[in-house]
Amino acid sequence: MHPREQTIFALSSGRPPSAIAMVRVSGPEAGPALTVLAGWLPVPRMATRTLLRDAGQQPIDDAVVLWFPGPASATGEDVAEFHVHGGRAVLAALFTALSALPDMRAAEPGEFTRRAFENGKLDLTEAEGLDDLIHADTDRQRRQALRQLKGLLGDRARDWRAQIIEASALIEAGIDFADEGDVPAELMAPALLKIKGLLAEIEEVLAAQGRSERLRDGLVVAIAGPPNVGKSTLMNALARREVAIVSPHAGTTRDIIEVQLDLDGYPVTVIDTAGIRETEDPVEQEGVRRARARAAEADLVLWLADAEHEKILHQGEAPVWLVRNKIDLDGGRSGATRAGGDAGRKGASAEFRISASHGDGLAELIAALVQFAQVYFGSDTGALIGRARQRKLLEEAVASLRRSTEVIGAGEELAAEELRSAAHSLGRLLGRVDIEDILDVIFREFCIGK
Ligand SMILES: Nc1nc2c(c(=O)[nH]1)N(C=O)[C@@H](CNc1ccc(C(=O)N[C@@H](CCC(=O)O)C(=O)O)cc1)CN2
Ligand SMILES: Nc1nc2c(ncn2[C@@H]2O[C@H](COP(=O)(O)OP(=O)(O)OP(=O)(O)O)[C@@H](O)[C@H]2O)c(=O)[nH]1
Ligand SMILES: [Mg+2]
Repeated sequence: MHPREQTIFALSSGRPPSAIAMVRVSGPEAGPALTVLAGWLPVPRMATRTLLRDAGQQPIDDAVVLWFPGPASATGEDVAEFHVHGGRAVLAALFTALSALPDMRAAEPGEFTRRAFENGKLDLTEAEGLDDLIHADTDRQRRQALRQLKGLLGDRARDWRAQIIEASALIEAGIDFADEGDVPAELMAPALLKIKGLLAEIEEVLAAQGRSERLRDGLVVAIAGPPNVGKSTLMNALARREVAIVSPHAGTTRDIIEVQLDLDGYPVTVIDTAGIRETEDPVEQEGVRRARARAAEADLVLWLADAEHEKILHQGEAPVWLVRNKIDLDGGRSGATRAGGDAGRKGASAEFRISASHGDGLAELIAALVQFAQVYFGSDTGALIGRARQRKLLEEAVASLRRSTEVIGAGEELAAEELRSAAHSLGRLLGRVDIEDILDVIFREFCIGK
């Protein structure tokens, strides 16, 4: 039997042991499996308590089961769910019993979702949203993923695609009407109007969202600067725990230390690096090399300095904020204020004064980081684009549509060809054309049991 027709099962809940675990079964053998293990087929979509038994009638567990006959199920196939106690031996016994049944095998990662997609329950943007929702760590990630799962981008793309096909029909009609030679311009006017309207709509979606697809990875903020200025102390203060070793010795941090922060719902990875200086110690040299490399790749660099070290020794694309630490030590000049004025002069786009160990100025720094994230990711109220793949295909569609408006005067066939190409891009966005290669890439990254 072809693997696609086999019935699949997997643990759909978290890593055992857990209080309760959920094993999902999808495919034609789901009903027979439930009948064998539970003794009977429960009422559809009603949680039912039952004692599960294996083929030798030995009890497996006291469970709750659910029966979703297809096509009204999450995958569109017959689905059975076993909600059991989440012990490893319980799960092992259940898997053994399931594996013993004919045409039954363990699911590949993302295979339930893939089946839901293949049965028309989800389009590709919705499937991507589902995967993003499972991996969402922060509230803004969750909200963005849920918008995708609810089909907000998919619905727009379907509408755009339909309009492109209408515009093509108008052009084709013009071509037929004019039978030979050029199509009169007035016949092309309605098509052109439609295409221009579409272009404006898609461009608005592309422009309005900042880099919303980057919300999946989060913002990378590197703390860099000379040794002993308090980089690790700042890292610990931001993380609110002792992730990095702090000591009065210059050259304490050698490896790169990372923490994931949730700053007002924005995912932010903060990295603490080795203090940058000339050194003879080969281990520290390697630390400095790594520190420079990571700072160069960051989205934002906090260049930490104290009264002695102010010069910024950093090169990269990302903005650099000068953060003066240990203001508790510099007597008269103390006070945690943000002085943007003279920052540009030193190669920094903003300047802060903090005491990482006492906490002064940290609230201002964090507020500025949140604001930076807000600008970086764009307003999240309507962000429709969740992945780079989606942005790229929308950009391709825009480029084709724009070319179609340019060539429409020169030749209707050329315009029609560009419209086909735009529709093709949107079809790929939705997973309607040349899907096999995309599907393999996308679903491979899913969790098992999803
Ligand atoms: N126990 C359990 N909880 C779960 C899921 C699940 O599969 N099982 N889900 C798994 O993703 C999510 C909920 N999503 C679901 C999506 C569709 C259907 C479903 O049965 N759809 C049918 C019927 C529609 C209806 O009556 O609302 C359909 O689409 O035809 C069920 C759950 C999260 N929680
Ligand atoms: N007074 C004062 N001391 C601080 C402050 N921040 C850090 N320190 C002290 O400065 C010393 C160095 O701090 P670290 O956080 O280890 O400095 P670092 O920049 O990570 O140093 P390296 O890892 O060696 O590059 C420690 O003794 C800290 O307690 C501050 O705001 N005020
Ligand atoms: Mg350090």
